Amino acid sequence: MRTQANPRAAIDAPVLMSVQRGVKRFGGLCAVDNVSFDVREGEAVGLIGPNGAGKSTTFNLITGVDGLTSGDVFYKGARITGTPLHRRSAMGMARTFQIVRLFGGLTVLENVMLGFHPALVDGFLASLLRMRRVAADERRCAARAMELLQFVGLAQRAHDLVAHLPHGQQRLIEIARALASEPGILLLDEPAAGLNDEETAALGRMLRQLNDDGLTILIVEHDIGFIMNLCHRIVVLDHGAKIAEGDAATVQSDPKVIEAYLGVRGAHAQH
Ligand SMILES: Nc1ncnc2c1ncn2[C@@H]1O[C@H](COP(=O)(O)OP(=O)(O)OP(=O)(O)O)[C@@H](O)[C@H]1O
Repeated sequence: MRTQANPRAAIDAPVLMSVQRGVKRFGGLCAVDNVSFDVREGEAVGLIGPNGAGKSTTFNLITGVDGLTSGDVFYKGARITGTPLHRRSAMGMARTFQIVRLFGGLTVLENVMLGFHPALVDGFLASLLRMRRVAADERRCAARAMELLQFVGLAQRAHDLVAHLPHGQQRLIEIARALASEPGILLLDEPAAGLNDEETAALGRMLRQLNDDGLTILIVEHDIGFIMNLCHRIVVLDHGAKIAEGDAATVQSDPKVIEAYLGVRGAHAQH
């Protein structure tokens, strides 16, 4: 359980990202039902709940994949409710995907370099087509990308094709690519999915270090132990609604959370 307080994640730290009265309806189904929560600067916040609770939909509203039926999303004090996905990433909201999305035909290093600012990436892609002529900006990107690969423990695979790497390593490359944009918030959609125990533990240590260094993290994850270890605060959804919010000890002992995971809907309790 996360006990050591990150001073940057103090309760009075400024709000970085906020969902306010978020509602998402799909026809007659209310997938997200009046959900509000904040993520403060320096915090690691987890979003959990049984299957179908509305976690992915909420994540999609935050990243801009889906539009809200009503309610708002704010980032750095700006209302971004209708801001398109690519603008949100340019504003500093970096995300990873439930299913890893990388360019299998490019090298590990090239994939990380694609995470840099779009203007540099355009130059990078253009120079790839021009027989990979390397400009000064690109050399700087490559050096930084190598640092990020060192951080995730994959520097020795920098020049291998991504398609040749196992799933766990591809997940780390995706995180390195997200970090390349120097995000204000890292949004992680089930980062431990498909990882073995050792890989999950390594990923947890890495995210913990990033957060200790000040990076704000919002994470959707089925692995409750992973969330409890990493997160200062946990938001629990059930049937689209927020049923609890607090530190690991608070949500674990909340009767509504226990019922949602272990009660009549016990078929979902594995998650
Ligand atoms: N595009 C969509 N169209 C219709 N219904 C949807 C759509 N996306 C999600 N839903 C429904 O909204 C509800 C919430 O789904 P969501 O995927 O957000 O839950 P979740 O908590 O992420 O679930 P899981 O843990 O199984 O991934 C579910 O009943 C789901 O079937």
